[in-house]
Amino acid sequence: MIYTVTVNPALDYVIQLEKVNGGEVNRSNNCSFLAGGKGINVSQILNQLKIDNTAWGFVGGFTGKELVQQLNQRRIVNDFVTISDVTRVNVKIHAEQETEINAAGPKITAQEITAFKDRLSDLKQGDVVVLSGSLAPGLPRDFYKQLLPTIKAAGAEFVVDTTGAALLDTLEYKPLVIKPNHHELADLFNTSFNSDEEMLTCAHKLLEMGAQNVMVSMAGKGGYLITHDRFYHAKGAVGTAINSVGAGDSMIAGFVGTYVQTGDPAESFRIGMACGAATAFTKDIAVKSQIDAVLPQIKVEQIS
Ligand SMILES: Nc1ncnc2c1ncn2[C@@H]1O[C@H](COP(=O)(O)OP(=O)(O)OP(=O)(O)O)[C@@H](O)[C@H]1O
Ligand SMILES: O=P(O)(O)OC[C@@]1(O)O[C@H](CO)[C@@H](O)[C@@H]1O
Repeated sequence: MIYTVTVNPALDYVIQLEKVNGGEVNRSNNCSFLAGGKGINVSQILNQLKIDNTAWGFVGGFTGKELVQQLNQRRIVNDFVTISDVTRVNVKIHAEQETEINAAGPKITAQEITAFKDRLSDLKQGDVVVLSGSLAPGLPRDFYKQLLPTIKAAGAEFVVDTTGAALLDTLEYKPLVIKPNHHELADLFNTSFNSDEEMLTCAHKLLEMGAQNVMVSMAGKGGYLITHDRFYHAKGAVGTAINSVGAGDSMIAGFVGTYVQTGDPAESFRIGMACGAATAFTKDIAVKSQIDAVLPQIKVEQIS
């Protein structure tokens, strides 16, 4: 079983309009509330790929109710801890550019944290826990790291999709895969890249620090997969980017979902790339037919 963890989910309020004029009243007749948060997006793709998964995390208030209702409508199995504060709304403006305003999120109490940690007793050998996204206020900075001894003791694997020190802190526990985009990778090493070689040197360092596999995503420019003995590249699919929100989450879902079925990192990377592109080419998180449509375009090349 794959468990996705979204400790700070959101209703994504997606607003489409041609242009935003700063300092003026702008109007849109194309707005929607979509269940969001990185782990929830991973669950949405896993469901499309028909891979069993359960969404864990914290939800509360009227927004939390709407979020759970949307997940239930989409038949996404979920078992959230209900909190007394209110799940956040993140604003995603799609105009000439994509602009995102992500709220800090609700306050989580010590009692709610304990209730969440109790969920981990369900874990069994072979399960995978996908830990994704920002930490809600009240959670300790090393919250993900705190969960890892229990996850590993159960014989489960984990994937972590976060940035900076919170990501680096988890590497000693050997995540199955991590997926920084090329900007996040540069930030991790406080540098900037003048070539793909420089980027790959940093990706290798993450393997040495403990990651089992590293994917580096570069939006429309494709991505790399670096494993301990192989190195792969795939060009980006060609299409019209409509909404990149959730493309990275979709890539992780495609990788993890395929990996649990095949154990093949290159094939998992191929499906991950297709899921990412399919989501970038649609307004919401991609559905199966959209993933299938993109898949023939993704060619994974083994470099070494
Ligand atoms: N414009 C695009 N055209 C084709 N594929 C894309 C595009 N944008 C994203 N993708 C696909 O999705 C993957 C992940 O995208 P990206 O590198 O933007 O990740 P990210 O920065 O984590 O995304 P986000 O935070 O927006 O979810 C890419 O490797 C690629 O396969
Ligand atoms: O604030 P975080 O947790 O870093 O990111 C949250 C978020 O931007 O991530 C998803 C896209 O990846 C969205 O559905 C959601 O609004």
